[in-house]
Amino acid sequence: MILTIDVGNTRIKGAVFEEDKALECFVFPKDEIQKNIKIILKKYKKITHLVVASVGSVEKQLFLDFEKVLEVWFVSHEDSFPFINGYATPKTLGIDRMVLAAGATLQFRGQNRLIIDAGTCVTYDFVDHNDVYLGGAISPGLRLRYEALHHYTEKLPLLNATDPIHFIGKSTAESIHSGIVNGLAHEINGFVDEYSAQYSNFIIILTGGDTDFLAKRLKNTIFANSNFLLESLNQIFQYKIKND
Ligand SMILES: Nc1ncnc2c1ncn2[C@@H]1O[C@H](COP(=O)(O)OP(=O)(O)O)[C@@H](O)[C@H]1O
Ligand SMILES: CC(C)(COP(=O)(O)O)[C@@H](O)C(=O)NCCC(=O)O
Ligand SMILES: [K+]
Repeated sequence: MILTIDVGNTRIKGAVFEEDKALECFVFPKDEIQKNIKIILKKYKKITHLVVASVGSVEKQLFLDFEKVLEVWFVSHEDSFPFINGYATPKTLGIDRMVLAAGATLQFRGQNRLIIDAGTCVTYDFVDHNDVYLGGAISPGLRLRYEALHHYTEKLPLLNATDPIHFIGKSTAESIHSGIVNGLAHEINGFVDEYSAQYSNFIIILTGGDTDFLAKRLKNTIFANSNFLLESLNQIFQYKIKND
């Protein structure tokens, strides 16, 4: 049994896995990580490993303190991954993107795969049917777009993401919602169209904190799974155990 933890730029998420089964998922408040991990370890006494992927700004030591009671594995660029990395700057590729690519490679064998992670940033990652990671794209995430409009203007309020009522925004709030929500949906659909022009077949996985909000706006068939990164951490852990 393992506890996987995903440290993103907005939230820290975790899940307990027993083999392929997720037993429980969590979101950790940033200032109470150790306290929360202790509660989880008390509840799930069979946990032997802590598996962490971090692109956020949490001190490593917070996790390393648990080395007294279990094994702690930070997934890093030095680990072996089940794909061939075609990125020109592999050392600067986000470890979260590598884990997503690994999960897609292991879970969808022999297919072209596009993984879209709608978190702080929206990341696009493509792994082809030969298991070559080709790269993708990074753009501002949904919340970041709302915050950027507010932060860098004098007059725009900070709003919460809301489904636009009208395509043609009839007020400041409606205009912002239409611009951001319709804009992001068009972006994602546009990216998918571009990939479709090059690849006749590929599967699409949508994940991240905005999965459910965005899924209904996408015109293509997708696997919407907000826990895909945590599941991928479990998969890459099993891959490591088999290959070590
Ligand atoms: N409780 C929440 N707190 C912050 N963001 C949330 C929350 N629920 C949903 N979101 C959405 O999730 C996105 C962040 O997704 P997440 O996957 O947690 O990011 P990251 O992995 O980069 O930390 C934001 O764009 C926001 O709209
Ligand atoms: C692009 C990211 C900031 C996304 O982070 P997230 O939205 O998951 O918090 C992260 O994957 C990262 O720091 N990447 C490094 C640059 C790269 O992947 O090329
Ligand atoms: K992301």
